[in-house]
Amino acid sequence: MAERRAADAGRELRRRRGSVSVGGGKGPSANGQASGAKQSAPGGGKRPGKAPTKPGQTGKRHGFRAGAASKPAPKPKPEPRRKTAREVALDTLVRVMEAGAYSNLQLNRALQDAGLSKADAGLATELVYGTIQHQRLLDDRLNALITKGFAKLTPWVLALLRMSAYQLLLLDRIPPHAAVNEAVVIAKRRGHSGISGMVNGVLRNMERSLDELRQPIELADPVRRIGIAHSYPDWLVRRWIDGYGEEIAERICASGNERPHASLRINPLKLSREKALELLAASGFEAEPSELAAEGVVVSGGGNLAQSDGYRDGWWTLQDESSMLVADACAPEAGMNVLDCCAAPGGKATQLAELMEDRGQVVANDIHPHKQQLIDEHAARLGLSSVLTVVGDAGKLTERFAPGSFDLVLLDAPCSGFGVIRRKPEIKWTKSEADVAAIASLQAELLDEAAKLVRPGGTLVYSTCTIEQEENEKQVLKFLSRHESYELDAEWPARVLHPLRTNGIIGDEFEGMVQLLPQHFGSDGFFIARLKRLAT
Ligand SMILES: C[S@@+](CC[C@H](N)C(=O)[O-])C[C@H]1O[C@@H](n2cnc3c(N)ncnc32)[C@H](O)[C@@H]1O
Repeated sequence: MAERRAADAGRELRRRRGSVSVGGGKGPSANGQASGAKQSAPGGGKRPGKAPTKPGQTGKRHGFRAGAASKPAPKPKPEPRRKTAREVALDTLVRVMEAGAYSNLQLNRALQDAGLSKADAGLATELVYGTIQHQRLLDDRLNALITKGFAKLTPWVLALLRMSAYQLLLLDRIPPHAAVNEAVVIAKRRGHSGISGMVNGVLRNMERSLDELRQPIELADPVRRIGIAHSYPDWLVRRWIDGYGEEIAERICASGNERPHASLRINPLKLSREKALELLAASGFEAEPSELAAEGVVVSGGGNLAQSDGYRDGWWTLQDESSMLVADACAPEAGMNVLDCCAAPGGKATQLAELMEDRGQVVANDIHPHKQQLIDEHAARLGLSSVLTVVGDAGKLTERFAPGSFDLVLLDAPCSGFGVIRRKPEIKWTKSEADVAAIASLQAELLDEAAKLVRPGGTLVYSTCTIEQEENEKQVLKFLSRHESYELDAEWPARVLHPLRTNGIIGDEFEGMVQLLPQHFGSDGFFIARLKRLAT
């Protein structure tokens, strides 16, 4: 629909450009005939708009008599106008809103196509993430100013108003008049004068009331207060208050709107973390050892890590610190037979192989055939030969592998993803409570199947990148109630437990499962449970 409207707007623009030339002496019909040329004008074949103004002008001036050789070279087509940072951001927001595209993938694609400068790419990124992250607050503030109401706005107008309100209310570095002017320029380019007038009116009113509109949200109901102030749907805030209490729930919400930091997992088979830190510093990155993960490095500044030599040569992998903790908690040993049930794109499967010194076997399964290649590519890049990729439904893996045939099984399950809300803020608006229930039920099935594949005395590790208790602690407790042959295993490697203890995330009474929240280390929210299959 957005494309159709854009096309309509384009046609409208072309029509208006055509009518500008009417004023220059060509009538509307002349405009049409110039390209058609077959229609004869009434009264003898002359085209009224094309009549030469001076005798003898026809032909000579246009080179009609001189033949093809002297034809002037056709004018080069003008380069299409490059999109501005705000237009790239706006188009991305509309795609995310309308087509359900993932913001990170859609934005990367749009940035590659647009060829913006580094500063403009930074602005587009800020506008896309900020607008989606703060959508509820922005809508709350805009609502009072839009007399017609939200329902009547076309998607691009709504996205433009939200994006501009984000700049006015929450970004210090953009002068308010610049944010308003830029929005009006875009509205004029894309819509009729009524739309640009409305955009101008709403945003000028907002600009005049900024002091009042920036006041903190004060509501007695904590669900609505947190929901509007940090922009989360009520149902999610309510679940987190029920599960974690109001104070922690609010911290989860606030930290979900922060910018994620980049981190790398160093491949210990290629180089030490110390050496990697030196190399990264020499390449202009600011790099610090991760406090949480033994092979982790937190990186800022510098260029695109995915295009660094070290990435190409398999020295490191882009991965979040909390995610690295999963393979660490698995504590695999060289020579083991390991199964990763849901492995694509291969972050944890390749980490397991690295920790096993590439000895033994890591069977990396995923349900999607097209993702198999991603795992293969990662393994090849990292120089690993112990990773064997297979395609299949993790709920039916006993059809392929004998029960009890693995020393270690990892189920890094599909989940609601609320631990990575910083990277995919749109999931706040697209996921529902019913989705959480549906995914929890799938996880239970996958857990039951995975449990059959672990040998007696072996280990089952269950992890998710969410903070939903129904998918995490409650899921594991229900699993234990169904499987008497399993118990929680608190024997985690000291290098994993140490940072969790010293940062107060687990206490002395650690039982074998941990919930990392996004505010803990500034890394993603993750859940990890280590379970042991009893020997008999
Ligand atoms: C959380 S991601 C796994 C991330 C991966 N472990 C890593 O570290 O790179 C979950 C994966 O489960 C896969 N998946 C979803 N349903 C599945 C099923 N029934 N069987 C196997 N894989 C499934 C998805 O394709 C997705 O790649």
